[in-house]
Amino acid sequence: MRRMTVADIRKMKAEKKPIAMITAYDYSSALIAEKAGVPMLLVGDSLAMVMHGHETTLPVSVESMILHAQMVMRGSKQALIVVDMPFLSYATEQDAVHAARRIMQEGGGHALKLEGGVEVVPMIRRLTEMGVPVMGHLGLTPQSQHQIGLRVQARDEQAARKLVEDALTLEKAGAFAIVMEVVPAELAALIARLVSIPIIGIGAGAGCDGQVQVWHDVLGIFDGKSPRHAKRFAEIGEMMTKAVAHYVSDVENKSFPTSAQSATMNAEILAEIERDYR
Ligand SMILES: Nc1nc(=O)c2c([nH]1)NC[C@@H]1CN(c3ccc(C(=O)N[C@@H](CCC(=O)O)C(=O)O)cc3)CN21
Ligand SMILES: CC(C)C(=O)C(=O)O
Ligand SMILES: [Mg+2]
Repeated sequence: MRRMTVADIRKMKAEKKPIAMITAYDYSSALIAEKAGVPMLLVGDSLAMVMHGHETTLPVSVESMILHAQMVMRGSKQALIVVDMPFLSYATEQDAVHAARRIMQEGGGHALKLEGGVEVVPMIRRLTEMGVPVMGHLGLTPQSQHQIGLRVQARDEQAARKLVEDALTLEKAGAFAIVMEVVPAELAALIARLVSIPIIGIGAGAGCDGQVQVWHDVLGIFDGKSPRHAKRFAEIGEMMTKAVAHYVSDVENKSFPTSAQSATMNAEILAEIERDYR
């Protein structure tokens, strides 16, 4: 099967086919996502948190996004790979072009995602004009978390109207799709009806054209509680802990390794060597 394109993703909305997107940060998870048939992967800046152990997404560098994009690209043949632009890497048009050049040329992603509404229109327009497919990201934009918090966005009339306007403006600026994060389901559904580009929701209800989730949330790999918008489709973290603990106890009680994991040699040669050291 050939590689998915932005046109294929847009066609899925036209044909009312729900779009399943998930984050991927490395080679082996990209391989799994491919086997599972994911059409669109996100190398999300959430990797700052779930892969690098930071408290927020803000510390991630262009360099890190390139490195993880490279890993995902090596494991992927079919999916469209979208890469998040780091916090402040698209503050001006010039910054955006510079960061985009590095992420696309060195990292090899197919499209970029950046957070914000009307404020980021000049950057979206410029990148789109230069041939870069751009995905928007509205609602709970974690790169602004120190201003807006990590809570439901666009609940009051003024904020809801701004969200609708932002979505229409991003579509006009050339965005090929928009991530809609943690906003009321009814509002996300309305926006999905008002724009012709796919609205990919996370905590934004079933009326979106697709969904995106963080890899670790879907697989149940982390400490403590998952965000409200996440559903654990498995408890892989628990399985991993059990497997590693089993390994530790088998080493400690000498039940691993066995002959199955070991090589052998001619006993006479070994005896001769041992004799030389006596
Ligand atoms: N593991 C993980 N999953 C994510 O979805 C995710 C990340 N990390 N890191 C980057 C951003 C940050 N996101 C987040 C993080 C936390 C909440 C959160 O704490 N939400 C509240 C509910 C919000 C509300 O209903 O007001 C919660 O209790 O889960 C939301 C989005 C989404 N992204
Ligand atoms: C949660 C998704 C949409 C994201 O931006 C990320 O993983 O960084
Ligand atoms: Mg992100």
